[in-house]
Amino acid sequence: MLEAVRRDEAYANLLLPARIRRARLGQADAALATELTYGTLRRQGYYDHVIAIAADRPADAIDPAVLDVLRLGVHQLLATRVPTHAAVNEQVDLVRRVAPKAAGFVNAVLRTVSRTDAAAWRDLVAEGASGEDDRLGRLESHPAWVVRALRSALAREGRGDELEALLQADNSSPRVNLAVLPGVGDGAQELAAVEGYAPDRYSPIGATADDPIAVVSAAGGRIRVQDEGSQLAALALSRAMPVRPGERWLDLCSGPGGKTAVLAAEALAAGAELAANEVIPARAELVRAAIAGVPLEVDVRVGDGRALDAAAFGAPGGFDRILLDAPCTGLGALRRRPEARWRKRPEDVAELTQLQGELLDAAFGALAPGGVLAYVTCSPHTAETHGSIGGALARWGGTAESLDTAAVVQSVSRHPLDLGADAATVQLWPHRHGTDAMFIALVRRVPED
Ligand SMILES: C[S@@+](CC[C@H](N)C(=O)[O-])C[C@H]1O[C@@H](n2cnc3c(N)ncnc32)[C@H](O)[C@@H]1O
Repeated sequence: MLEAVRRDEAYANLLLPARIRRARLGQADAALATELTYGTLRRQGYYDHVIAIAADRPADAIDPAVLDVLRLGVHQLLATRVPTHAAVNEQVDLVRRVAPKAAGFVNAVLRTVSRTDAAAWRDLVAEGASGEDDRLGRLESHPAWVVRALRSALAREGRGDELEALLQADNSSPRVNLAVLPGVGDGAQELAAVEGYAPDRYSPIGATADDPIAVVSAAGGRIRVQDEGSQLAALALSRAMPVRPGERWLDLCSGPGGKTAVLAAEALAAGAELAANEVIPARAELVRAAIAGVPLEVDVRVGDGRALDAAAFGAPGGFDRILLDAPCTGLGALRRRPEARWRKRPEDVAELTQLQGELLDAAFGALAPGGVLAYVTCSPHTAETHGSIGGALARWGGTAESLDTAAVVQSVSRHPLDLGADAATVQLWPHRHGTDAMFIALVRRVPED
């Protein structure tokens, strides 16, 4: 599993469930396999420092297949209750299969690790740090550039002191959260009767239950797995202002369709029309599947959003509401994708902000006068959030006005959200709200005189 993630760039959250099914693991073994894989991948930056000290050589000087085994062993020794002898012996057996000559080395390194307890290892790893960001990056296992980006996003709200809590939140798996599509069948009633049912704190359509997967499979598309922040982002657009019947809505970058499903349910209830666009055909198929539970005709098309032609969607006068849930670094959803933090590169940010700017211009150009755009990212990186929307607002000049996004999101939410002071945008946080770090900005196209 670790090898597939490293060598083939596989996604653990997609590959692992398939491997678990193939190996026919029972519930307890599946949970253990998931914990070992996710924990090892998330914490690999920290474990590499431990390994470097114990092996007295940098981790990147160790054969990658051997390093995978060492990381798995260190995770078992420092973060699980697996007995020392079992953790060491298992890894020695494992390395015999991939690099037999390294068995003695793995045995020696893991025995060295096991002789010092977890708290003392943290002190040893912190000792070598070059400053506070490096210290936090080492201990909470985040690349230094990501730590800096998160620190500056929090500092923008005057909340830089929350950085450690945020990094720690990235290291724990979120609970599976459900969205009950509003007005579609009696999903809400069905769910209320389910064991362990608890409504979400913020999203009015969100909930958790003891066995969420069983709930989803029995719900015929009316109840879906979705983060609470994503629900709030979609509802911020659909509930930004009262809907006039016949309004035309577009989800511009819609794959795999989580927010399209919420918008479809909202459009159905309010008498609006919805279209969806996605550049990758396979992801457009996922959008079609995601909205299957909503009895609304949605025009799902494959195309590059930068070349958006509203007339081709049958909306020559433009759309009344557009969701641009933009392709982004995903730094706000690190807790879901354990390997993601090690794959992203700082260079990705420049490429993505260029794309976000072009998509923003296309979306704004396709708005009807008075129409509303929701710009959303699952990244709190300020270049992708304030940078992208701020740049776009400067280009659009007097033709655009920011809406009070904070007031809209607060009005949608079940409970008041603790938000930053900038009313034009909303930044949600895993450590503060228990959601992915979604960013939302609502902008209106000023009607012409
Ligand atoms: C953040 S995801 C959208 C998630 C979706 N809203 C949901 O809730 O399930 C961004 C999507 O934009 C798509 N995308 C990337 N570049 C695009 C482009 N130039 N035009 C249209 N879609 C694009 C990606 O393939 C991806 O599916």
